[in-house]
Amino acid sequence: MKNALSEGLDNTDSPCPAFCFQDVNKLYPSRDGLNVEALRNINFEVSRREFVTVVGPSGCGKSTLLKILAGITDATSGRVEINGVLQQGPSVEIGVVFQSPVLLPWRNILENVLVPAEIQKRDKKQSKDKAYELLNMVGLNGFETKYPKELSGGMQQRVGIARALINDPSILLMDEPFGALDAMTRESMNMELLRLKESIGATIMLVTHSIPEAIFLGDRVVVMSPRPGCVEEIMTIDLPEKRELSIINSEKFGAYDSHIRHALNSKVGLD
Ligand SMILES: Nc1ncnc2c1ncn2[C@@H]1O[C@H](COP(=O)(O)OP(=O)(O)OP(=O)(O)O)[C@@H](O)[C@H]1O
Repeated sequence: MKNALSEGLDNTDSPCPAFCFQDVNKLYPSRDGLNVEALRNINFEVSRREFVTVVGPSGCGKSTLLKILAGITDATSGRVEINGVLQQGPSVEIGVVFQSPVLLPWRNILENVLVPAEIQKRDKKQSKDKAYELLNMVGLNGFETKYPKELSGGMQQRVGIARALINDPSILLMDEPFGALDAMTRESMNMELLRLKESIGATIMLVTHSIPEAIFLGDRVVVMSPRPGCVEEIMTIDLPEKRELSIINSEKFGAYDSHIRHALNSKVGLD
């Protein structure tokens, strides 16, 4: 269903995927000549409005993958397309949420959310209305004039999500967004994120260390091998679209969990 927030994002009729990686490799050069091969031969595509999660061992290149897509770092070789167009740097099509929201302490919550709109020189009144709407959507109605230090970690992360959405990106990238939160807050943030996804209609790629989180949120889970990170497997999660937390206790969820754990452990030699 379309609403004010999904206006402009709804390009589901377009035949091209939201984004795709084609033969992407990433080598970090090093002064001592020992280059780090972070990613090798990455090939996959993600459909519009899909929610894809990425899991893999520490250092396998998950953040690098996300940074390449966001245009924060370049691939050494290969091609990345966003909405059918060659990616050549940061794009307003993409909003990014990092593990730490890094809010500006001297700006109130509303002003923090507005930062990317100011950078893009968007219409002030429209952006402000949008910021109120987004803050309402992430459950921070009434906190607009508070300052970051007055908010809990979970609330600050919600501000980070609202800020990432202020310019109407069609793609939302999230790098361990809830990794620093306690288990209960993390669960409620997962539920909120699924609700939010319905309202904004964006394509989402989320990197996580948590296998249950990856399964709970994802339409598909990209499982990566240890460095150099390759796509080991892409698993379609056939669970009801409307997910409740209780689904975690289902047999099917458990089967997905053990399958991914097995795939990861066999690669790092724990099996
Ligand atoms: N700017 C950089 N310069 C050199 N090496 C880097 C740089 N950024 C990342 N690396 C290396 O590239 C590899 C992949 O790093 P990346 O952060 O993408 O992995 P990750 O899977 O996200 O790790 P984690 O799960 O621990 O956050 C690691 O070996 C890391 O040390």
